[in-house]
Amino acid sequence: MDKLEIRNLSKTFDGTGVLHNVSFTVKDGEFLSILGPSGCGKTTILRILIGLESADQGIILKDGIDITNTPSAYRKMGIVFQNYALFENMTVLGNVEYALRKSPSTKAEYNNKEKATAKAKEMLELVGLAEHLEKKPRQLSGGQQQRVAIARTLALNPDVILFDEPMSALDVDTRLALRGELKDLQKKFGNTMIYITHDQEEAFAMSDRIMVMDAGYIHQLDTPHNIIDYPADEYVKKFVIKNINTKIDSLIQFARKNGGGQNA
Ligand SMILES: Nc1ncnc2c1ncn2[C@@H]1O[C@H](COP(=O)(O)OP(=O)(O)OP(=O)(O)O)[C@@H](O)[C@H]1O
Repeated sequence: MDKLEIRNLSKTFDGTGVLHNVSFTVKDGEFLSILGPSGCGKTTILRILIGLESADQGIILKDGIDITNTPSAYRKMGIVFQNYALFENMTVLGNVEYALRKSPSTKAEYNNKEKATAKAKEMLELVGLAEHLEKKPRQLSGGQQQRVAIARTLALNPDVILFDEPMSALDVDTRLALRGELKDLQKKFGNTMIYITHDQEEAFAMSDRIMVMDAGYIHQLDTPHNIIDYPADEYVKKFVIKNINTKIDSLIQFARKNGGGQNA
């Protein structure tokens, strides 16, 4: 069965249409990326899915159940933001423990502090932060802070995790490492993941399927191979080629800066 079915979502801000009858499905355990230029409505979709924003029109089904009006905390979905959204006054361990003890989906199970601490430690060890439990977020690198945010989200055991450009503030090496880690975590926990990125290479490397959007419309939702081999329309064709060229340009610039590519 589909994990999510989104039917005819529309959204207007200040009289301007941002999403126009958007419909798509996400399979159970799927890694789906949303690709598209700035302002095309990617974040708005995620915010509506998790219940931080309401649609003007449309229905969201999860496991076949209508959750369109279900409060965010009861949707069993988690979200990871670009800016980590950690509590600066709490330790790394405290951030995850706090989420376990306050979230409606876990607070009954983890009202015992020792149990919450044990679970938080287990999740932080899983993302390689065993040595950093007592540090404050600002004492960690960006990649480590994002790992805390991922551990915190996974600890709440959501069956769908939404990612809003989680790696855009990170350097290339960290991004590459986190890519692999995220896929491993998905295999281990089996969550369905929806991932917004500007980075086409990231989307093609990680996704089962990619949704290419522009100006509030879906142009294509397909496997990475089909998007390259069978672009649905001129927009997708141009978008894919433009991004590949941008990537090649930036690789050449990178090589030049680092002393390579002098003959390019
Ligand atoms: N709360 C809001 N009030 C008014 N306009 C909004 C609001 N949220 C989003 N918008 C507008 O809706 C459009 C889509 O925004 P959205 O954040 O979904 O785009 P996006 O594709 O995620 O862009 P980016 O890649 O830059 O994050 C933009 O024009 C944005 O300015």
